[in-house]
Amino acid sequence: MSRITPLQPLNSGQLNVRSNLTPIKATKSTTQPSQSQPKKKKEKLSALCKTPPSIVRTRNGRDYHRGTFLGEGGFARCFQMKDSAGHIYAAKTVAKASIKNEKTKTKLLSEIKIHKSLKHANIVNFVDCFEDDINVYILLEICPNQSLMELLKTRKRVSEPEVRYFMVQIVGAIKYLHSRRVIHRDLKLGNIFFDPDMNLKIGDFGLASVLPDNNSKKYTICGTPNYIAPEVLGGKLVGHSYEVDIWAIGIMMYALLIGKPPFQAKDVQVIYERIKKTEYFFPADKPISEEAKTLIKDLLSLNPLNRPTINEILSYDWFKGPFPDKTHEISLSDTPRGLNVISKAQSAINFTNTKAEAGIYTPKSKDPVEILRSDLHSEQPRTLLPKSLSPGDTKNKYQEVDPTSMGRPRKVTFNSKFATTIKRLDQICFETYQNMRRLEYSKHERLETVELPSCENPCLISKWVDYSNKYGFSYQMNNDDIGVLFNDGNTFLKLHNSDRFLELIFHENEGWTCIENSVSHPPSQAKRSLEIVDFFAKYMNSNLSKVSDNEERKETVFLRRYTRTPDYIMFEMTNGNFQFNFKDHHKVCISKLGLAITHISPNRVTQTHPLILVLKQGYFPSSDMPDSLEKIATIRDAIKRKALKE
Ligand SMILES: Nc1ncnc2c1ncn2[C@@H]1O[C@H](COP(=O)(O)OP(=O)(O)OP(=O)(O)O)[C@@H](O)[C@H]1O
Repeated sequence: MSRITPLQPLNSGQLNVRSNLTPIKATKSTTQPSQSQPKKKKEKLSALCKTPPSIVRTRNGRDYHRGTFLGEGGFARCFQMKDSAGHIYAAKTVAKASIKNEKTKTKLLSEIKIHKSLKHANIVNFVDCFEDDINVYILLEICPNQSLMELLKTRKRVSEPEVRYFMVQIVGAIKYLHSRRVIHRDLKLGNIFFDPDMNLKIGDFGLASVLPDNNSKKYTICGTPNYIAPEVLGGKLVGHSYEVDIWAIGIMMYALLIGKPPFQAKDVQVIYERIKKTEYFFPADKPISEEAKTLIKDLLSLNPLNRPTINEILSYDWFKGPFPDKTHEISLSDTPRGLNVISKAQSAINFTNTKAEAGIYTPKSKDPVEILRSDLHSEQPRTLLPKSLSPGDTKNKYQEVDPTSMGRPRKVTFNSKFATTIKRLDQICFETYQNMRRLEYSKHERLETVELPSCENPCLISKWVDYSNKYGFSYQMNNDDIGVLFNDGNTFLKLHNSDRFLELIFHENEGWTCIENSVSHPPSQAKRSLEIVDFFAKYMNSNLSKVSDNEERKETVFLRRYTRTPDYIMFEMTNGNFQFNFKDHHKVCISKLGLAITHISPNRVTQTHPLILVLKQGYFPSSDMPDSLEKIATIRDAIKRKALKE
């Protein structure tokens, strides 16, 4: 987290001592980082953070058991936290006493908002956020193997193959951030952590900022002395953008290969003078390859426009050198053996795999829409594509599918702008089940004594394609919005008759965060997913028949979860409705938390009635749904199972 701290001189000879690396942030009195230093050392705000109680209870009634102390920054202390299922997280703990003024509060909220909106293999995953009387807790994926800073302290220098691997993971994460117009602004070895599998994860979004558009600049002077880019030191008039993160990548690469940051000096003013003149050298007693030097020189270009863009970095020749398959745990203490003898062919494979894992899409590979098209038309038996929603042959359509085996999270809650309207999924299932049960018991009572809901036709899924063995589950609503529930749990929803699409990012415990963007100017990271959404849209329009007729969009609804059984497919929607498409081509939707029922006949006639009415009569008024009561019982039991399983 950012904080307002007078600049401190660096401890002699020590690399990355935390107190010396406190990020700077301009205040009214320190708009230039070159002002004189106060003599008295200011206490770190993290010192205000008291050890949390042994059990922290959240507003949602979740209990977390506090574990050991993990580390301390300038603003926060970090503790282990265990949930009731035994999962261990890191809780970044910020004392409320340290966020008394509005500016600090706004900054903490901004850190939370930005971090929460991110999900990438090389970014520390944001899990939850809650508070008690004394602290605010940001629950994060735990990174038990410390950071690159500790690794370098132990190792003194790191080999080129290892650094190559680190760089690909870091570049993958920064590419993702920049595509979302996020600048990190505090990239340093101490903010890049190792997860349990030794993958790098970027953390600490305390100084991060979102640019309103790609041409705008930021003017606040902030960063950590050794890593700060020259244009930031140029003062408030110059402004800075994504290139400050590229500069920091250059500093980290140099530091890992040589052993200390390039502009390191005892006096912070000397560091700034050196940065402004890019005054650094490659020591002869610490030789590194010419290819590494070329990349570092370019990354540390004085003019930000001369630095490679995030997309250009991995094309440098240096990446053609020996490339390991992963970071092994031994790296934390020693140089692994055999790195320099990895063959050229194996290195190329490892490089490609690592890029793919870091989410880097290589333009040389086949166009994603092409891949999808050829997949869709292949003869693979796993391709579960119904020709229509009412196909003659339902052999493949109604296969048993266990959503957990597809990597989709089972527990889903909702947050962000939907928080007020959307309840936890298990809660909705429970209330709907209870209402259906209650109505069954009261079906012999006089109709006047029973509460009757209003009966407008609900929003329905009118077409769907299950391609979860590869990408996800795609569907079209009867308001013509198109959604894809990707296998990672995130959803893209393209709104009909609009230039907007919603990216709904899933976080365990926390639910979804909604990011709205324009289809004509999507962030580059979203382009591939949008192409897939478009392809599905085209496929559904040309191949599938509709379940129901079009409706105007009255509300934004999307699919939270689906379940396929041999007899039906069940859709659980964000407005709390349940849609069941039965094998006999009749569809039923339960809405109003179980009070209303809709029948969609195979020829698309749609009728909604109070459930009590159907239960009383034993059949659907003026429609020919076979086995109405059996279908209702099947639905009730399916919803009950969901309520109990959650
Ligand atoms: N996900 C994590 N897993 C394990 N330990 C962590 C994690 N995140 C942070 N830590 C530990 O907590 C310390 C403080 O966290 P962090 O750097 O995010 O706080 P900060 O006060 O914002 O720091 P800074 O002064 O660097 O801005 C880290 O140095 C590290 O030791």
